[in-house]
Amino acid sequence: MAPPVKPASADELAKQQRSISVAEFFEKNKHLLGFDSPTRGIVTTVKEAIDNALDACEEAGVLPDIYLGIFRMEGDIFKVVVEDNGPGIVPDNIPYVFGKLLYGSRFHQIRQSRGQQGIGISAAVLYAQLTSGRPTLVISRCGSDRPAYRFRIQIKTETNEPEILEKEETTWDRIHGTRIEIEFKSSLTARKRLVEYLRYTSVVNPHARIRVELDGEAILFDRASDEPIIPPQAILPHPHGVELGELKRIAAGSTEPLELFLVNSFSRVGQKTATEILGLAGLKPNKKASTLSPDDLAKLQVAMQQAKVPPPLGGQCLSPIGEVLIRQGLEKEYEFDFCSARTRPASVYHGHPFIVEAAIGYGGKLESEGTARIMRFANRVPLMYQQGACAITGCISSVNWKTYSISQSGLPTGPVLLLIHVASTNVPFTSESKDAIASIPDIEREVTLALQELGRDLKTFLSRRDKSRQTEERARAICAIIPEIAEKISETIEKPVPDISPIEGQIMKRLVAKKKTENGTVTISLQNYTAHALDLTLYIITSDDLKKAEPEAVFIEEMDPDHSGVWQIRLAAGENWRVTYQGTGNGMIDIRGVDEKKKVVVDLDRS
Ligand SMILES: Nc1ncnc2c1ncn2[C@@H]1O[C@H](COP(=O)(O)OP(=O)(O)OP(=O)(O)O)[C@@H](O)[C@H]1O
Repeated sequence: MAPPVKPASADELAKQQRSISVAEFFEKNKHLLGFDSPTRGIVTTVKEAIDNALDACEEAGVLPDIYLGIFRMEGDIFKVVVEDNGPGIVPDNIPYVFGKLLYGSRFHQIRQSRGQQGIGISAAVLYAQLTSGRPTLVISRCGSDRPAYRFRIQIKTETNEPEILEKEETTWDRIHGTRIEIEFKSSLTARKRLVEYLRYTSVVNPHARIRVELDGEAILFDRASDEPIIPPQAILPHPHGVELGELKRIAAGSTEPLELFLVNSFSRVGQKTATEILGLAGLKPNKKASTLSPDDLAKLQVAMQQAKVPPPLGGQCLSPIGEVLIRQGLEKEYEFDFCSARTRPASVYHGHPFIVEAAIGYGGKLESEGTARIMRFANRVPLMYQQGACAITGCISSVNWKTYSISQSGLPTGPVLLLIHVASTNVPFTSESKDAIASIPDIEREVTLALQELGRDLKTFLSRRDKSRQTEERARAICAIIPEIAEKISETIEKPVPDISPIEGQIMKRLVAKKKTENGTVTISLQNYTAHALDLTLYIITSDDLKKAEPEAVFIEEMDPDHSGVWQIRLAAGENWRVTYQGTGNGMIDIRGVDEKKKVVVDLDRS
């Protein structure tokens, strides 16, 4: 029998107490930051570095030109290289940015940005040294008049402080920007997801160009727009979003009397609102904010929540993508029969402004079987994991897609793509790994409304398409029997079978092109029976002399013994056009500018 375990005394326990550095904590709990496996580690590292590159370019107002290289080194060690053309990082800050967790420029600012916590890239550095034992290389330059610096850095986990293994001035052909090289143990099992992450990033950042070298394969995600993003501006906290601890900290740092303190420290608070808040709290306007007792602070915080304060202005601190660019971004990477996008008006949850954007793609090259492709984004960053735990997925499942003519099994099924983007000054993630959005009713309502609007758009498209398919089928059936009728009638009245192409063109709503030669005059006529204006190019290749054609060709090329003539024609719906020339009518004609299915070409000289 094992000897009984002696319980520890309070003194013995006291000896074991010690503080834990945040780096030690995350070294043990790396799954919280998205480094739960080597497969996922590579996706998270790339994501953190690219998000930072995009954020930095956005802050500097430059069009992002990003290079990503992923190289297999020896064994299962991989090297990730990310280089950007952002503003660079000043040399004094480089060790902290990469060698200290919870260090960053965005945590204290209220505005939309990809990074928030100041933990992402240093967590990747920590993961690298943990799995490969290798430090991270950083090169950065802040302008043409400044030298570039090269660092090798790792993190002292016991203290969460940077350890600089190498620092030197260096030459670099970029005028400004940052390059990092991180080596860690991984695999390329997640290759598909990695490419998907990059594709999704490119869709919601249509102003970015990302050049990729992925283990020997070159991929380019080019930009669809040359407009840099207007960087969102930081705003003051909104009274409805302030918690007691935060209020205590802000008040302690103020030298102003309460009324001025409220007006100057919070967004959307004017003198009238400040008076209302102070009235509700029962506090005097000239009392100094820094002298408030804990009781006064608690009353003030409650009054701030109760007072009617206009919602924060989302336009200034948020940067939605916009309907046109979402569609451009999607259509650059996917092919659809139909695509529609919506940007909802700015809204607020717990005092934090947010905007929901959504898009739907249907048909085209989307897979016709299985559940819809769902693309979730927060502040222009793709959310690649934990789809089932995300409030966005819950909203998609709760919409009744059948009312919009889409089959559904929880999620919609069929050739459907859904994109949802939540942009906020404070995206409520379910964890530090920023994979899923928490269930916040105000956000869920906006997502659902956006999806319903898109569902209605799709339904309109589908019913129009079905109607035009029906009309076309009917027209096709009629056209199929016209030649027979024409033949029968001509037999009865003993006349030659007439040219039925104009009737066919009229019924099928097509462009009818006819070529006919009579007494040495060739006539080519075009009749637009479609419902739209057409911009057409007519090519004639023949040995007949085209130089004297009426009207004149815009271009004639001699290709002995043939000539080719080109005519540019704009034909309004219902309009017709003709060209004539002398000759035998040999050769061929070709018409561009109209879908093959929408034209009937009849060469009467050959019939
Ligand atoms: N490529 C870069 N160019 C310029 N500055 C950068 C770059 N990468 C990081 N930084 C700076 O380093 C800081 C820390 O980056 P880090 O990735 O650790 O956190 P974050 O992006 O602020 O937040 P999160 O942890 O949510 O990703 C950033 O806030 C930014 O100021």
